[in-house]
Amino acid sequence: MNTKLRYSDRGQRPSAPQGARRHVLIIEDQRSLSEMLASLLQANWQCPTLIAATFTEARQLLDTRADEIFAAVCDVNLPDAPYGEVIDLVAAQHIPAIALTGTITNDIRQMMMQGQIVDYVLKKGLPSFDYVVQWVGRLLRNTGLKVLVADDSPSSLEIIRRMLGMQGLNVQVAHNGREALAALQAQPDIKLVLVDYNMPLVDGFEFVMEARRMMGKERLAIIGISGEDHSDISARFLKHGANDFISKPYSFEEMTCRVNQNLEMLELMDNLHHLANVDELTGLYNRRFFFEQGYLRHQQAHRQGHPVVVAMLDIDHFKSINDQYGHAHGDKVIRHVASCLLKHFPDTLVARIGGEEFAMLCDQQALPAMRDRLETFREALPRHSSEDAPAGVPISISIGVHGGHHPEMNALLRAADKRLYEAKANGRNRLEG
Ligand SMILES: Nc1nc2c(ncn2[C@@H]2O[C@H](COP(=O)(O)OP(=O)(O)OP(=O)(O)O)[C@@H](O)[C@H]2O)c(=O)[nH]1
Repeated sequence: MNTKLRYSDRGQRPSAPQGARRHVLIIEDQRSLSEMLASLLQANWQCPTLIAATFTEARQLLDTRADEIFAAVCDVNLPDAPYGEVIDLVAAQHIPAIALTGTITNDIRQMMMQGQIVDYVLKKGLPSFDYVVQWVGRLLRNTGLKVLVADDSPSSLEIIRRMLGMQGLNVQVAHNGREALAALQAQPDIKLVLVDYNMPLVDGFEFVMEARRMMGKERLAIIGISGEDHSDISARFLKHGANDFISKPYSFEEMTCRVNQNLEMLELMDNLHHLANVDELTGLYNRRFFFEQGYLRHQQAHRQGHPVVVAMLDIDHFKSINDQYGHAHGDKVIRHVASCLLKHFPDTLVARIGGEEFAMLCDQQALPAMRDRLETFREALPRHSSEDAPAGVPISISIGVHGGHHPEMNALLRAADKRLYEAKANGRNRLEG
């Protein structure tokens, strides 16, 4: 498991994509509505907008600035184009569009069926604008997100691929369950799989069972699909480990809702995991995660006969740093040390376990090698740089380290803690162990 965490952006809101395609095009003849939507998009996602009040204005913008636009919100009834002509205009540029409409007609549904729009919204006050804002957030988060579609029917595969591709997702395809498993193995960053039941070589159920052995529900969402007329197929998909089920024939609306809902559930779980295990100040793992993950890693190393090294590190005279330079500067010092630790010990479980105290567990190296690395790190700390490096604040750390084949991680930690105490007592800015 990769225990390295950078300053994570999880839990934060998505914001406008960097690069050229970052604008949302709003095509709406009521100026007050387009301005309100523009300010909501700016406030929620820092999204810049381009506004057109007519079909003609929209065409001019698309002629000149289409490559700056990543999504569009379009009123289907414009004064100079009352029959949804603007939707064709936007679709021709392959820009995902959300249609704003006064009434839901078959024409609107047809546009969705044909993949010209990703969704439609009834123009009815603030809740509908909130829905649009959430959709734009979804499109932002979809950028580059990998989804796998497994179906032996080329036409079904193509329909779903086109639909999800339109929503900004990075769609991978597989023509049977075996190919799907191979894709999942080769690309563990796939977040969602849509899998048909009836496939050659490995069917949908077998795929789900095998995929679940590789990845839990916190990492991968699976939606089963079937056109079979058996009432128990959905239950069996769910019992095998799928998160959801869609029966054929399905509407694009239902498919879109389920895909979005499953992606949102994954994001929620990811945020919860982050909140529970990551220290907010530094982005390092927290005490809870260190003991939980450290225990598992220690157990595994012990079973395999590998030594485990643990180290306790503490910033010296940290109270004086706070007193002299202020609490905010103290925070910067903690972040700086954390960031240097991450950079220099990418193979090690590193956590902030208290105010200015860090713990490390390494199952890759024996004590002498780890001791040398820690000692080099300690000596070079004044010269290490990071974006939080506080200019002019002298920083030193004391380190206690211990390692070996002890059957209990806590015994190693107690010994390292004792060494840390000795390092402090022996003058600080030193390593004992
Ligand atoms: N800025 C900042 N200070 C913190 C944080 N958490 C704890 N502290 C402070 O860290 C200080 C730790 O002080 P002590 O435990 O006396 O340790 P020390 O001054 O580093 O002394 P030695 O460890 O003996 O070298 C306390 O003043 C805490 O208030 C934090 O998140 N940010």
